[in-house]
Amino acid sequence: MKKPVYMDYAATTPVDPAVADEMMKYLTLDGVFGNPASRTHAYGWQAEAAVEAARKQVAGLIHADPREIVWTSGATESDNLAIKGAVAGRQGVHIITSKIEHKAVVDTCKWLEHQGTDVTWLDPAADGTISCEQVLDALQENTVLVSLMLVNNELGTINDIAAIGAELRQRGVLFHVDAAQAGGKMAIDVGSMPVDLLALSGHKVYGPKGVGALYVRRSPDVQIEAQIHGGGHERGMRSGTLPTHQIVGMGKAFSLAQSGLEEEIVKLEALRKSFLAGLQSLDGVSLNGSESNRVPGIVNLSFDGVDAESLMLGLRDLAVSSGSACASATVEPSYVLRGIGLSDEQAHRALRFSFGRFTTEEDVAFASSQIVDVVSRLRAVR
Ligand SMILES: Cc1ncc(COP(=O)(O)O)c(C=O)c1O
Ligand code: FES
Repeated sequence: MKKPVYMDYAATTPVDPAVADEMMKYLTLDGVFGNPASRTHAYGWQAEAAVEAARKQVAGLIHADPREIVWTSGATESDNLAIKGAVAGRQGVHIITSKIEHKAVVDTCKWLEHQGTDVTWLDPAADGTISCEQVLDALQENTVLVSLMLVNNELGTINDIAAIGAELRQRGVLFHVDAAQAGGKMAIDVGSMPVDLLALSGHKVYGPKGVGALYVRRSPDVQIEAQIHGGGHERGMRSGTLPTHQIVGMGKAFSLAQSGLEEEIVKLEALRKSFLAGLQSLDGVSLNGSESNRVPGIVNLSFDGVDAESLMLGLRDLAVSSGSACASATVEPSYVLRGIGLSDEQAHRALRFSFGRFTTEEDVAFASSQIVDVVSRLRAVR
């Protein structure tokens, strides 16, 4: 069976072959398999050195100090650690987030809400962005944390995190940013972006699944409570034996992302243009999210008169999704699209196309011609 063309890079990316090669060296007896926490022999020291080299690589992509990187199992855990860790043990506090965050943030904040934390859920603008003014208007005396995403996973829209962060810094309110969809897709510099906590994922950046990181700022020093207790790894912030091969993979992936960033952005922008140009013969297509504040690899489109389920069935030769991978099992319309003001009907007509490092011009040309065919056919039989 011929595999469909992969157009779901926002759900996950294939591991870069150079990353897979590197990871293989950290598994078997003839490689570096030791426990990085073993202090008494060379097996441990070598593994620790590999983990620290990877920490530098991940820090490098966001211009952080390696000591500010805490390894986790993925952005979901990083979000949980950041948000619960900032609120833990504090009664009567208030936090702010938005209605179109990833479930890792939404459900963590809902859980805190059930525990008695006061939560403000901001409504984004129609283009999917949250404004500085909105955040400032929502601040209260007891606000301890704001959590917003840098790039939205369904829309590709970028928030002005630097501006919001600058205001929050002045007011001494902690700022957590989910950057899972931003890593490797845009420049991120925690030097000019005043955030306190920032979540990253390995598998969105051509690294392996099941590994991520949380950036925790050292200056000014940010204190969060551990959410997983045990051997005191990661300076007590996240216990558990470090998965050396996963970490090495994420490190390699992030260093590739850093060295190839500009080139990759240019390439993806060109692919996006070709893709949209290929759809020009169709009318009744609208772009969801921001026109200008966006990463190039995620394109969310609504097709008038065509529901996404039927369209996806027709697009058997393309691997796409109607939003986030986690939500694909449910037939509920996307809460993100509802959150930016689309009706249920409009939200049911949307598909997300996301491309990346291994997508070719042929792939996007094929994709757009398939879409034109299937949409025209579905509209003709209405
Ligand atoms: C914005 C965003 N946050 C968090 C996550 C979760 O990341 P992970 O799969 O590493 O737990 C994802 C990916 O699904 C995402 O897109
Ligand atoms: S894959 Fe991104 S929402 Fe789950």
